[in-house]
Amino acid sequence: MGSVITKTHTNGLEYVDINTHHCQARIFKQGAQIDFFQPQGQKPLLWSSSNNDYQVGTAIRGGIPICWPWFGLHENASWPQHGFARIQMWQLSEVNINDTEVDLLFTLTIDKNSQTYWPYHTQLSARFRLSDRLTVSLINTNLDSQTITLTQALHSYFPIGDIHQLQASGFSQSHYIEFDKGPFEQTQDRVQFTQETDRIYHPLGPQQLLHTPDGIIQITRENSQSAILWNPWHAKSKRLSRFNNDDYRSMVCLEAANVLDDKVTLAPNETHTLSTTIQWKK
Ligand SMILES: O=P(O)(O)OC[C@H]1O[C@H](O)[C@H](O)[C@@H](O)[C@@H]1O
Repeated sequence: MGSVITKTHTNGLEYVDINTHHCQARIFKQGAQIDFFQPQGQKPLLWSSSNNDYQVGTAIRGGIPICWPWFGLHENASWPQHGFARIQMWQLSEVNINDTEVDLLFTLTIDKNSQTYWPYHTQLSARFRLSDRLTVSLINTNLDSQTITLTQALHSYFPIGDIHQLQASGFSQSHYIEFDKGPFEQTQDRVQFTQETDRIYHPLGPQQLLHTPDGIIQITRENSQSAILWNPWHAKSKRLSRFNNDDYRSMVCLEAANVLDDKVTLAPNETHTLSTTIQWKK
């Protein structure tokens, strides 16, 4: 059936190495961050920078960072961008493996320091279902006695060959905000890239496609009406951590999100599950 083995990176970070007849994958316990996923006989479906140092306490540039419990900059500018979950250690709490898939559950215990940012009693888990496709689900349950509100994203990085050739489709009838301006109407179904792109689409339909030289990557979202489409282009690339100057050429982010009016509000005992599924389109 395959193997699921916990290993330690030379720089000290623990990760789970998954090897089955359907796929190979690697998930770091820090951030519950998957940074490699390759269905057998097909190309990898996630992009990751060769500039990563995999140091404890720094976010990995690539794969699917989990942005929680806020996406982007916090109104308190000294708080970490995209929340704290991506730099916290998660626990691997369930492993199920059968002939058709591997199913892993990670949970986050919010430590004392992070309680400064998030003093609410919340259960947060990330479920990974891996076969010839990957489904990642971020499951929030409000165990507090008061209503909680959060924003979040599965900040997925995709390998797209050449950003100048890339076409992304599935954007018709949407609107977007970019660099705090808008909303602008998305008039065409396809998006092409000629400059820095950093758009929050809302509302956005549940499926988009990335047309790459290696095939079409299909991305679907559940319980998400919003998504971020991002490429930093060359000037911003030079300012990003763990990112080579020309990395922008070979990646794009399309991030399953709950942001803007699509933020998550949970009454006591309510649960919300944000999911994204990625695969090579057949
Ligand atoms: O460098 P990071 O904190 O990982 O953020 C990387 C990027 O994330 C999102 O896509 C934002 O929309 C971008 O504005 C930001 O630059």
